[in-house]
Amino acid sequence: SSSSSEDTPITRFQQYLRFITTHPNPNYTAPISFLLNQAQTIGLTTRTIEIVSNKPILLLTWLGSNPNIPSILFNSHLDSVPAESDKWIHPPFSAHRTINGNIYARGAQDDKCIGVQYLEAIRNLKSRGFVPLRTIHISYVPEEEIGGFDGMMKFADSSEFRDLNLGFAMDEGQANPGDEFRVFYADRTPWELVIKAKGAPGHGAKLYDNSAMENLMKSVELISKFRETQFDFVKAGRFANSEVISVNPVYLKGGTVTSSGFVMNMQPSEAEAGYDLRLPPMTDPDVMRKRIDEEWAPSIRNMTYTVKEKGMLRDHLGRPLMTPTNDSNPWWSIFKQAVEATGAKLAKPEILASTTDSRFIRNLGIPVLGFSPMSNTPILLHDHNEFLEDTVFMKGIEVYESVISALSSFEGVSGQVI
Ligand SMILES: CSCC[C@H](NC=O)C(=O)O
Ligand SMILES: [Zn+2]
Ligand SMILES: [Zn+2]
Repeated sequence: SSSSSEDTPITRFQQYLRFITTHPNPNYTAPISFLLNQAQTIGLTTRTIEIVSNKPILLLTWLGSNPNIPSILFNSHLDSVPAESDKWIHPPFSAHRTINGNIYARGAQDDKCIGVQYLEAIRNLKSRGFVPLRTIHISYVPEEEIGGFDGMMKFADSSEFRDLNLGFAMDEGQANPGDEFRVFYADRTPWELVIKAKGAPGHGAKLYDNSAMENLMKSVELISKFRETQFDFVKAGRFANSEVISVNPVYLKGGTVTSSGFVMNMQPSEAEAGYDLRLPPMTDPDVMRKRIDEEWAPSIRNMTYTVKEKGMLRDHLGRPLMTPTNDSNPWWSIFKQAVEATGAKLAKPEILASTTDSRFIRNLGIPVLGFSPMSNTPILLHDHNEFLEDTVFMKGIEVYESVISALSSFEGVSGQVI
C-alpha cells in the first residue's frame, strides 16, 4: 500500500539502501549527496572532508548550547561488502519491502540502518524543540569494510577530528535474534596470517620426507587443533565466540599449474595457506607470535610466514582497547538508562567478534560503544538475504532519540573534563 511518492523514515531508509556502495568500487558520491540533502532539510551544519581523494568523509553537526564542553559522535560507514545477487530472494539493492515489513538490502543491518536512524532521531528531536547542551556530530566514513585505513584511521589522526573535542562516541554493533539489544565495549583485533612451505619437489609416485605439501599440511593440522581447543571453550559455554582466539582458513594454495591445470604426478616445491586470525583485547600478542613462529610456521620445517596486524590490542598508553561498562564510565550509565527508558532491554555488554572503526577512536582514549538497535532479528551481516524489519527500524529511531537527548544533555562530573 505504499506509493513511491511517499516520504517517510522507511522510504528514506529504502532510498539510502539503493545506493550501490559495495566494494571494490563503492559509490560514495550519491549517498553523500542524499545525506547532505537530508541534513540541510533537518538543519544541520555539513562538512565534507577528503583526506584521501575520492574517499570522502561526511560530517554533520548540531551545535550544542555549550560548545566548549566535549562533544559526542555518532559514526557509521558508507560502504558495504559485495553481494551475490543471484543468491538473494530479492535483489540486494532493491530495498524491497515484503508484506511482513522485511526490507531486503545489502547494508540493511550493516550499517545503513544506523546512518538513517541517527538522522531521523535528530529530525524528531528538532521538531520537538529539543536543545542539546553538548554538540552532536554524525560522521559517515568510507572504507570500513576493507579495514578503515583510508577512512576512519586517517580521520581519527586528523586535526579536524582533534578539533571535534570528543568526550564519547557510538559506532555500529550487531543484531540479536533474542529480544534484547546488544552493546559492545571492544572489538577483536584482526591479523592476516599467511604461512608458506617450501620442500623438495619430486615425482608424484615417490614417498619421501620434507615435501612442501607435507610441511604445510602439518601446520594446517596444528592450526586446526588449536582452533578446535578454542572452539571447544565456546561449545562448552565457558566463553563467548568473541572471547576466544579464532583462526579460520580462508585459502589453500599449492600444486604445479600449467595452462591445462594441475599437474597430478608432480609434488610441488611450494605451498601456502591463508588464515583470518582474531584476537580478543586481553590476548598477549607475543605468546601468539611465538606460537606462530615455533609451532605453526617453524623454519626447521622450511616454513615462512607473514602476519599483517590490522589493528591494535592496546591504546596509545598501553591499556587494552576497551571501553569500561561500569560506574567508572558515566557515559555508560547514561546510555543504559536512555535505552531502558524506551522499554527496551539491554544485553550484557560484549566484545564484538569482528572489527569496526571504533578501534581507531578507542585508541585515542575516547570511550566508544558499539550499538545497532536490532532485536528479534537474525544476524545477517555479510550474509545473503540481509534484511531488517520496518518495525525494528522504527523502534531504533525511538531508541536513538532517547540516547541522543540523554547523552547530549549530560552536564559532566564536577572537577573532571568529560
Ligand atoms: C581487517 S579489518 C576489516 C574490518 C572488517 N569489518 C567488518 O566486517 C572485519 O573484517 O571485521
Ligand atoms: Zn559494518
Ligand atoms: Zn561489515
